[in-house]
Amino acid sequence: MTERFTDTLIQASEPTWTQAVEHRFVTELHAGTVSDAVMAYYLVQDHRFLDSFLTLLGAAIASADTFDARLRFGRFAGTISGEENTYFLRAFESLGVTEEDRAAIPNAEPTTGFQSIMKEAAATRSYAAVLAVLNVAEGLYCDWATRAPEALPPNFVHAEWIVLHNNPEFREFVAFLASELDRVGPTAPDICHDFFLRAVALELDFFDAAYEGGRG
Ligand SMILES: Cc1ncc(C[n+]2csc(CCO)c2C)c(N)n1
Repeated sequence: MTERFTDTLIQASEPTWTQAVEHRFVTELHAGTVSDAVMAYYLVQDHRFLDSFLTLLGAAIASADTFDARLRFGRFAGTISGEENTYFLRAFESLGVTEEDRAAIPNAEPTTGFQSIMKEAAATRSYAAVLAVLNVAEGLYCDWATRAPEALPPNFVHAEWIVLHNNPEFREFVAFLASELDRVGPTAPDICHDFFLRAVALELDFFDAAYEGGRG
């Protein structure tokens, strides 16, 4: 059997992919031992990630080559604009992060890097390029969340962050993204490799940054 295109990209991104899904942040999240300072800093940065991620989903809606794909991206955009945003707001409240705190924290370098690569992918107007970045952002999170032990940590801030990335609907969406990239990626393999590998490196840097910025 020939190998799926998305799997060849994951393999090309090693060892960075595995370093990201086995990162200290992931093992501590699974154990429920991420410090409040690290979790707060990570979520402040990630809330900004969500903003540019929606731009990329808009590009997916615009560049998709089938009506079915456009409908799925549209539904997904609706879901994450609702429930995922409320998770962040409840988590900030629980961690004592105020709007003033959030405004005073500058972007970590990987946050700015993600904002740039998502804008760059959207600007290509290439469905394949957009899919390459989406497959990293979704697939890598699905991968680490699927490795979580069955018993969830007691703190909802940790537990819900795992469940958001490890539930049947999300896994189904990740499978859809991979099948789309398998279908259209081989028509533009170089651009896919380029965006995919840069996005995987940013994911690893993003986890590292939580410990650099969230000290104390
Ligand atoms: C740095 C970083 N990379 C990927 C994700 C995962 N992610 C971002 S938006 C989205 C869709 C809604 O869940 C998902 C899965 C993240 N949160 N932060």
